[in-house]
Amino acid sequence: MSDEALIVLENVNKWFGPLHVLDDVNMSVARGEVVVVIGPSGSGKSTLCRAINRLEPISSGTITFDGKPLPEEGKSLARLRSEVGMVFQSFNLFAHKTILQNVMLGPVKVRKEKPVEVRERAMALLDRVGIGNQAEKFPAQLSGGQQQRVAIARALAMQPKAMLFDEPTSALDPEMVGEVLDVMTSLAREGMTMVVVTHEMGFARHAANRVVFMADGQLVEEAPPTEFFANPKSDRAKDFLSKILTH
Ligand SMILES: Nc1ncnc2c1ncn2[C@@H]1O[C@H](COP(=O)(O)OP(=O)(O)OP(=O)(O)O)[C@@H](O)[C@H]1O
Repeated sequence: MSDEALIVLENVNKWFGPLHVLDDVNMSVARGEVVVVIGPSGSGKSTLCRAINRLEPISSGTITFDGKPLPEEGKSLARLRSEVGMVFQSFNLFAHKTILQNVMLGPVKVRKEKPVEVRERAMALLDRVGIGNQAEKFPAQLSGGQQQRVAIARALAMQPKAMLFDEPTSALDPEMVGEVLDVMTSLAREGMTMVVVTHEMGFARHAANRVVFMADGQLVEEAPPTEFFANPKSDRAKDFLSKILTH
């Protein structure tokens, strides 16, 4: 992990009508850092993630990525989206395309890369997430855990500088959670910059450099995982942890 910041949020606010969903959020993610965002339901974690690649416009404040303010539209927005991969709770694969076509689509259509070159990279990524032998199948023929691993390969095919994960295992059957977390852990170990919204505290403990705790749209506290889990400072974090860890 370097000291250089890749993602910086300054005084970010987001309102949905009267609802103050991001309340003056300041946060910086270093190149190669893995930040896990946790907090109660409705605390603004997804909105934070979506704001970082402009899926959600913010009401005020600034977000910079790799030294540049986030673009509003046009070519630079497309470039930002290809530099920041996003993996959602629902995998959103194209049902009528094969697994390999799903992974190749972004580089070929968005970045106009040559299919022969992309194919090799896509196959290597599918091998890496353990799906190489399923490349010619269609999404419905794969389990949820396999589809989510394809979604990760699809994001990686764009060779992103950072990856955002918004509850990537919440929609999975429990026995498939581990296989997705394993892929994410290996990415983290290789130095990918990651912002991960998750309720998987094991992943936070083992893979995060820093845990950020949000409540009511505010970034309440942040610390390295060993420190945060051993000694949460705020009552809200203590309360949240006591509930989640006893389940
Ligand atoms: N498009 C929207 N329009 C109106 N309100 C919204 C919209 N998206 C989110 N919200 C509200 O904003 C608040 C924060 O939502 P967000 O999804 O960011 O929280 P979260 O911490 O990710 O919650 P969860 O853990 O349940 O996914 C919630 O009260 C939610 O209902």
